[in-house]
Amino acid sequence: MLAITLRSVTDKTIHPDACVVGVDFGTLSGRAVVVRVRDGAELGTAVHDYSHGVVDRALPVTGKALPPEWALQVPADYVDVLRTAVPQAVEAAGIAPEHVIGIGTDFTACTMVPVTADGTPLCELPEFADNPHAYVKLWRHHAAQPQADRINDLARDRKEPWLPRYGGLISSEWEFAKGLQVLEEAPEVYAAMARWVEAADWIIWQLTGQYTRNACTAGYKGILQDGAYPSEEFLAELNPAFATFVADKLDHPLSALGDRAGSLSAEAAEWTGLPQGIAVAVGNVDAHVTAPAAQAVEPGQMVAIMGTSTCHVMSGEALREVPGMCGVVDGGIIPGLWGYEAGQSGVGDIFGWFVKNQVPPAYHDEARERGLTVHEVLTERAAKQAVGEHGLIALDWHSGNRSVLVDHELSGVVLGQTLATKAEDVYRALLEATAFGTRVIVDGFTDAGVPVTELVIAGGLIKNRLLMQIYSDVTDLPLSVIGSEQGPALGSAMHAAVAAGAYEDIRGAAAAMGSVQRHVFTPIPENVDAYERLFLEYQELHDHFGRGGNDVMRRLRRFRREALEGKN
Ligand SMILES: Nc1ncnc2c1ncn2[C@@H]1O[C@H](COP(=O)(O)OP(=O)(O)O)[C@@H](O)[C@H]1O
Ligand SMILES: O=C(CO)[C@@H](O)[C@@H](O)COP(=O)(O)O
Repeated sequence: MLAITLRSVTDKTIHPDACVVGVDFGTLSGRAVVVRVRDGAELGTAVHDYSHGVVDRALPVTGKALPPEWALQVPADYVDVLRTAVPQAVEAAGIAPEHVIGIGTDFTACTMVPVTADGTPLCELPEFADNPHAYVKLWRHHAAQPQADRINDLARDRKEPWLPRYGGLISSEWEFAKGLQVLEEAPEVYAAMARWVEAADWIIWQLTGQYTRNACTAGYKGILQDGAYPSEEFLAELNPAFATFVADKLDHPLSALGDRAGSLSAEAAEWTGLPQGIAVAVGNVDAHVTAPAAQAVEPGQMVAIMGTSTCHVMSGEALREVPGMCGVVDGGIIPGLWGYEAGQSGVGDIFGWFVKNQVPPAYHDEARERGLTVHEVLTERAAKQAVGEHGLIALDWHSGNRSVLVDHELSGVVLGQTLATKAEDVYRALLEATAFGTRVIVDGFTDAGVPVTELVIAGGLIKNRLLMQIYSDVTDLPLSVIGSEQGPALGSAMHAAVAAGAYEDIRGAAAAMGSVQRHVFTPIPENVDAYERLFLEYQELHDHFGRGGNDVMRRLRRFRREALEGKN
């Protein structure tokens, strides 16, 4: 049925072997996948680790130490993904490059690049190479929290109509807080920056040679609602020099998701080995592209993309104001529906931190001897426990909280430790804490009139079956699982197919190219009951530390900053 609707860009019936390339730019690496247009078969894939990774300690060129909460990236690393992972994926697929009819990408967000008028990142100019503000501010750069606090206080005072669209709080991860930080801490960089560009759009600029601004990031991270950004008066009250931020650095016509941003340039064709002139899809976000890849395009189907962080995305027919959500954007995921987003800033990152910093050598030795990862060793031991056996409860805020408290000065807690507490006990408590964090989000949506009827899991953490079972038990929902291990890259490839004209819209591409396995994990009734008790304790702690019962976490951050400043 779908083969009949497949069309090539030149309006000839498409070749049965036609392929598209999807590229997922993650936090640590970029992954390319070659996908057959007619059925979504993934024919080849390749990953390229960013050589600079996350720059959060010192600037690579100077070795200059970075303050706490900073997280930067080097944009040349993204281009390296195009040069290496894309041709390698095509080679692994064993296809002729001429069969590729389009390329689509997704990126972490809100990851921001300060650029000159022609798109050159400021950090690539010799005069700015030693200025941290000239680099890419990664989504999890949390040093703009003071600016975010001011934005929130002022927006609340002025009763700005856009604030409820973001659950009542704007995140320090987003375009305005980060932009204001640049202005206030590095006015010379702010003055030199012709545009403040989402990396999701910067990469499309590299592929096509022209700048486009995607509707998804503009709506969620750029505070664009009902066609308007925050007003000049609002911005001037924050800082008079910020009044024209929108007009000077941000504003640009919007491009809809799945549209064609342009054609692959000669230069990008040379990098990637793909044919010049093929369709390049409008930039998109890792979480949002994953929904159609998991065929979750209908209201009530929440997709949790679980990796270093978790994003929760879901479409809805009606506009509702959900307290603490990241945002709701018209057509933010699927055209014609309201796209809701929520998330947890740290998930796999918290487990990774624990493995790296808190696990005794014996566990590492065992992992090495048995050819397992330390995660697997800890999970195996933790899986033998009954719910509550470890006697612990934890808060999952090691990277702050972005729903429902939206505060990156919050931090982690593990309560109940004794001299008998083992590494696997804490590991399990951390897995559970992230599940409780998701439960708070799911309950928040349901209570606000946007019921979650199905939870679909995507992302790297699916591989941890204990974690999946805990999520099912804690939320008391069956878990469906995306069919692909490359959800975001597949979703990007699907948008490329739409941009190339192979499918009329993303729903058609989702039906033909996406896949999901329904109800792979179902709640175990006795665990559901046992977790209910623990969840009440989690909520107590959550509100105590997160809703003003005790501001000790914020004070500790301040003491830390002061101590570090005193040392320098
Ligand atoms: N078996 C495991 N169980 C739980 N977490 C794991 C396991 N293996 C790796 N991780 C964590 O998963 C994260 C990587 O997830 P992945 O989806 O691959 O990355 P990304 O979010 O960057 O796309 C890391 O933070 C790592 O600590
Ligand atoms: O915030 C968003 C999307 O809005 C994500 O890009 C961000 O959490 C990064 O996701 P990853 O955990 O790197 O997959």
